[in-house]
Amino acid sequence: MHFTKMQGLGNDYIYLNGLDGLPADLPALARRMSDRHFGVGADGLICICASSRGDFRMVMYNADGSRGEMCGNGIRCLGKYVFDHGLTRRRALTIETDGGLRTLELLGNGGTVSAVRVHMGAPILEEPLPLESGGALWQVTPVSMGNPHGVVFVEDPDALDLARLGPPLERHPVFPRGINVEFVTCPDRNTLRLRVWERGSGETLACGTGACAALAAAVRQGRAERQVVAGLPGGKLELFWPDDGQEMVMTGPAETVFEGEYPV
Ligand SMILES: N[C@@H](CCC[C@H](N)C(=O)O)C(=O)O
Repeated sequence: MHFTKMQGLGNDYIYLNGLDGLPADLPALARRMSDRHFGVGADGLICICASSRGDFRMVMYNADGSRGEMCGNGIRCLGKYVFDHGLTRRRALTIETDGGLRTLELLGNGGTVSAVRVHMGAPILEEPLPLESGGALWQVTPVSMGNPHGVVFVEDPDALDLARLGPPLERHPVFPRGINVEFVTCPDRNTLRLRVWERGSGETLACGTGACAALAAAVRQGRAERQVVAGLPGGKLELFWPDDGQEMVMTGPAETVFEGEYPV
């Protein structure tokens, strides 16, 4: 089976062209291929499938084989994949995800795609909840970006032990579907800095939907302006939320790492 390994800010996924069919048991395949010691190594698996509602459909699996409804870094790479593999010649695309339809603008010169702007849908925010977890009390703001997030503002995300704090918040009983957890600081009104503990994949170098969720919560709580640069361990994303109820716009890089063959 042919696959392509891609990454956006170091959030890396294995891409399969599902237009002509896919292997059976994709959750098990996602677990096997994502393993960084015994497999290819990735934060998960993304299949490009046919869609009756958009140009393509994104079906994504986390590294543990669970499904994610949406993936911001993953959808940018999907845009580059379909262009680079000649599946489309258009630079404006609509992608069906389990979190809804998303529109993409593929940016770059001539025949290349170096960055992708994604219209990420409108965030749905709830009031912050005080939650006890890992021996501390956290103010968690639930935000849906098509997939579930919990945003926590902290003084210094780099000072935290995410491997200890992330899992109990990810699976807190208040969130039966689990959450991706963002630990965020706002050094100034146009900058966010965050680390993300992802549902089903653990700490990743970046999370596009997580950065959007962080901006939504920061704006709602008066901590940041609507246009920011979000700094994650893997690099930077440009984010713009024009107004409440409107779509969040995210711009960032998309890169191919390598192509390969995997036995199935
Ligand atoms: N890395 C992603 C989000 C991936 C999905 C997530 N782990 C989930 O279960 O919802 C991004 O860039 O948004």
